Amino acid sequence: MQNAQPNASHFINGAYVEDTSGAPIECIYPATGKVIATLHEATPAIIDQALSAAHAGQKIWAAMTGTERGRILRRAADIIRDRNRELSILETLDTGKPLQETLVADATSGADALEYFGGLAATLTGEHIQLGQDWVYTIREPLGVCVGIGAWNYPTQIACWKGAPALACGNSMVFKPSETTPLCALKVAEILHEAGLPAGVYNVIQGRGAVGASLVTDPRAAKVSLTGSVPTGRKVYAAAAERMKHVTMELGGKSPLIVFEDADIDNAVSGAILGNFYSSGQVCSNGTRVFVQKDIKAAFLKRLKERLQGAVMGDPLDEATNFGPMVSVDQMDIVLGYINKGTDEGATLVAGGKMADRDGFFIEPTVFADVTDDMTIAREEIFGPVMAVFDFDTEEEVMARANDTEFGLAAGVFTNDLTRAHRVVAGFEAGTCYINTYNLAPVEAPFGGSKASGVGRENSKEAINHYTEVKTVYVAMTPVEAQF
Ligand SMILES: NC(=O)c1ccc[n+]([C@@H]2O[C@H](COP(=O)([O-])OP(=O)(O)OC[C@H]3O[C@@H](n4cnc5c(N)ncnc54)[C@H](O)[C@@H]3O)[C@@H](O)[C@H]2O)c1
Ligand SMILES: C[N+](C)(C)CC=O
Repeated sequence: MQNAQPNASHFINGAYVEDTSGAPIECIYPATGKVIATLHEATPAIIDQALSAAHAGQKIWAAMTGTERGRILRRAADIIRDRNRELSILETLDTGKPLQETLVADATSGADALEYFGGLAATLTGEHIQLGQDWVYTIREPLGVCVGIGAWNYPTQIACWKGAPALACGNSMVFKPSETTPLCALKVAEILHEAGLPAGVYNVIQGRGAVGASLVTDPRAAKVSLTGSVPTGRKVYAAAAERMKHVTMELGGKSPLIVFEDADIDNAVSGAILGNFYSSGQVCSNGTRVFVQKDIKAAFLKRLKERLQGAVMGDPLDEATNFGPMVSVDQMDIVLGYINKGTDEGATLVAGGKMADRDGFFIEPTVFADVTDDMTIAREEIFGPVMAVFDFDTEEEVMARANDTEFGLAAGVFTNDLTRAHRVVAGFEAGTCYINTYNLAPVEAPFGGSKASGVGRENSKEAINHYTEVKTVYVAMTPVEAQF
């Protein structure tokens, strides 16, 4: 059993900080159920220390030029890439995701964000607006101290996707990882400081929801960026709104993936597998409602069942494994509960449907067919390896059904009809859409949800708007003409 005990629970003001007076947080390796590290929740004193450090650090950081800031972020990206294997192993221990995945999807995605926003840092400018002889200029200012709160499924990526744009714009950050996967963000903080980040600019503290809530309500925090579930998002958004704080909300989904009869079936099956079983289904944007046009439903299901034989469940640290466990026993129980509901409510179990006969929190890749729109598995986010397959007749019908959800994170379509592809995408009520692929999230493209799935966007130049505020300066060239 690998021990993953970090140097300490928190990283504050440029150094690891331990304080064992907070409640313990046990880090459990999902593939075995064994404790691999024990950390401690931040006490009020630790929370205060982190916010004070961030408040002081931000002033120093914002006074540096964009070029200087960008250089440090890009250096951190290089260190992450150099240490990719070590960081990927840690991500695997923290989450249970197969090393085959984490080697290409986690630390590398974090490095992409640091490199991309490091590159943008020197380019951030205001505007000049000529008004006759007078003129206006705008200054793009940082917000101040930003709070980042993470979900458990992509701990390294989330720590970087929030930290990189925030820091590029001259903000500081206090990041609270999920209590379920607390390890990886500490490494991000350590590497940022190794790259030359001034003390206090990126801090990590541990804790459950109450620690997150204390950060959100603290007057020193100007913004909160949350990745989490819709219920948590509602609470955090309300607390931030009470104090008029900026927010980014990256929340859950129940995304549709539509396969038309003219699609390449093999490619569509690949999209459905990628969009349902990567990270064992623990991906926010998964296309968990797969609508297949009636004439090709049998062929689609046949091919899907054949392809499921390729799932290799096993030790996530073995690079041959491509399907890992649920992150925790709680998540496993939630997912098994949904599978039981699917069966009880009359869906047809096509594949999987039970725990694997091995240690850890493994559930077989599961497919339901004959799912109807009113079933629980059709309406609620499951966040596990459970695909629901529906059939449909017409485009008009499937569009209405695809959009009939409170969520709006992502949506996808597989078709070889170019006009239809763009028409369908135009009709989707979702923030991130895919044509003939699924679930790609490069840093250059905005990512985020509409409706209950979120507010704001991460990645791309869009993120800059969510980590800066514009100050308008009117410059008069002639005397003031007062009314009396
Ligand atoms: N849209 C995205 O980019 C994205 C990405 C990954 C995960 N997710 C979503 O995250 C969810 C799974 O993650 P989870 O179970 O960790 O979510 P969660 O909502 O239970 O917790 C998310 C984070 O919020 C914290 N938290 C809980 N209550 C809080 C409160 N009152 N105030 C402040 N912080 C609080 C938790 O400690 C945790 O760090 C799924 O719904 C998934 O779709 C969304
Ligand atoms: C943002 N993404 C899709 C990479 C991971 C979400 O859970």
